[in-house]
Amino acid sequence: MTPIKGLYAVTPDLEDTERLCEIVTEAILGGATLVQYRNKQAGHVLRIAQAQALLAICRQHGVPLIINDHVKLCLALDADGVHIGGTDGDIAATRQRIGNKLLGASCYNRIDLALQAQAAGADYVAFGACFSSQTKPQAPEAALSLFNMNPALTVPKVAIGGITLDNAPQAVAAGADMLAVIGSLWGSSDIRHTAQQFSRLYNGPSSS
Ligand SMILES: Cc1ncc(COP(=O)(O)OP(=O)(O)O)c(N)n1
Ligand SMILES: Cc1ncsc1CCOP(=O)(O)O
Ligand SMILES: [Mg+2]
Repeated sequence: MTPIKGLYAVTPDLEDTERLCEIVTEAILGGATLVQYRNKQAGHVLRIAQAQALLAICRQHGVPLIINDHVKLCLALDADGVHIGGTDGDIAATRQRIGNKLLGASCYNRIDLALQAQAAGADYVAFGACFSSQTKPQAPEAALSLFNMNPALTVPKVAIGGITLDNAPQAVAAGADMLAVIGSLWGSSDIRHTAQQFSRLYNGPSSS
């Protein structure tokens, strides 16, 4: 079973598939334990090509690939799971469609949505934006207290939104099991090293 812990590398809106593969490889080599293919700009053809290319890389490194928004694409490629938000579909129906693949659900700043998502079969819930996000400035603000608010919420909890190496320790201390990162990971001049630094918040220093 996949451990839901550590750095969750969520891809940027990049058109260059070769470069996308290079940077995702760097993040994995730095210790990312989960990758999400998220490209809000890509059309159908590019989306399929990029997801397929990333799936090959993720398989090579034994890291699961989650597809954002597109359940059909996940099933067509036999990727490892999907992440859905409030407008992307019903969680229980998605669980039915994907069987035992991984299912993540956005819960914004709402503990009630998280409990419902858990009951409907989500494998993890995501709260965010935990900090101000340049990638998604309109995302609602989510307090870090959400991560430790209700003991009935037992599925892993993912923090997303404006996470940097400076503020990540706060999210981890608050109880986030994973850090989902876009801007501060891919915008870094040394992606592998940055991924290592995020990963060390969970593992401590390692030789990688
Ligand atoms: C891990 C993770 N958490 C939250 C989101 C956001 O999902 P959603 O609200 O559906 O917004 P978009 O990403 O589709 O713009 C996510 N993708 N991943
Ligand atoms: C998809 C998403 N949902 C809430 S914030 C966000 C964007 C996260 O990107 P960044 O790490 O650059 O803030
Ligand atoms: Mg979505």
